[in-house]
Amino acid sequence: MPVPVLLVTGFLGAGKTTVINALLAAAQGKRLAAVVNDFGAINIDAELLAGSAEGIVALQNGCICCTLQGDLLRTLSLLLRQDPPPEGIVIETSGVSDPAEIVRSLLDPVIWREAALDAVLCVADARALADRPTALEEALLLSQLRSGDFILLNKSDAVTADELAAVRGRLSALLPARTVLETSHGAVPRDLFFNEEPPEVPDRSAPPASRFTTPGFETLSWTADRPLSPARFQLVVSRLAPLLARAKGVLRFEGQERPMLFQMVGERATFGAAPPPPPGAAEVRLVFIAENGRLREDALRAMLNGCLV
Ligand SMILES: Nc1nc2c(ncn2[C@@H]2O[C@H](COP(=O)(O)OP(=O)(O)OP(=O)(O)O)[C@@H](O)[C@H]2O)c(=O)[nH]1
Repeated sequence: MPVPVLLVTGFLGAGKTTVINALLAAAQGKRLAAVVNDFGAINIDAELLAGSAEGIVALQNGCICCTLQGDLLRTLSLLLRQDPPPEGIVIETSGVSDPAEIVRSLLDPVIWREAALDAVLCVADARALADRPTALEEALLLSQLRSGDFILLNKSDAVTADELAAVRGRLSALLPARTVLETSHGAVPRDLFFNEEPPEVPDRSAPPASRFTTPGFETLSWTADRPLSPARFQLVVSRLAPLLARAKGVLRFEGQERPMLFQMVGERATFGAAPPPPPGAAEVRLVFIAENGRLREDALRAMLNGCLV
């Protein structure tokens, strides 16, 4: 299985390092490695993170968005060859970099086989956006926000409830399909990141096991014992994507022997080889995670049932 990669982007001072520290602190024994990138001779971000992860690698030669992608790729390769290898890798981009190019590099199939981009998290500074709403018109910030599968509206402690609602409203109007998570001091919902276990839906009669406990989010599970039409499933997934935070599971398409592991984050859906199903498990087992109230269970089930052949 490839090692999941979380790319953390966001404007200067938004709280990226704070987020990564919070993730590392909540790793619960999982071996997470962090790759940080700083402008300037002193790697302040690496120092701030030192001691909290198994492997912290600082890229010292400037901004990874452009000329240094080779450096980033070499660093990933080094991390993956550690013994034991990390179970997750967090990459912090520089606040002045456009992550779109890095995302493109990470989607290269050769890299994907070993280090698969799991999600892009864009950290936004609620205080700064409340003070300067026009920042949302700036190309770099917009590109960072657009690259994010999730937008983490950080520093919510530093704004009033009205200011927070206004910033959230502007973000939702600009990027309606994005999941916006409000937080302070970089606390991220752990369930949404580095939780790459296939969903537990042990058998059809039992209620779906929900280990997902993030407040404000709900899960819906669906199982079936028939293969799916790839074309119809693709259509359903593209309609569901704007409503979902994540979807994952195991499925089998018509005409294929082997089950596939399906993951969707933001608008990016990926397929990989699935482990053999546990005894008694349904052939198709999918779990959908969305903000409360976004999904209509009966409509979702009807759409998915319509994909069965
Ligand atoms: N009040 C408040 N301050 C925060 C919060 N999160 C981070 N900070 C502070 O904001 C400052 C910047 O945080 P960093 O985590 O270094 O931000 P960054 O995005 O990594 O910054 P650069 O690497 O310079 O781009 C630090 O002083 C943090 O302590 C928060 O939720 N609330």
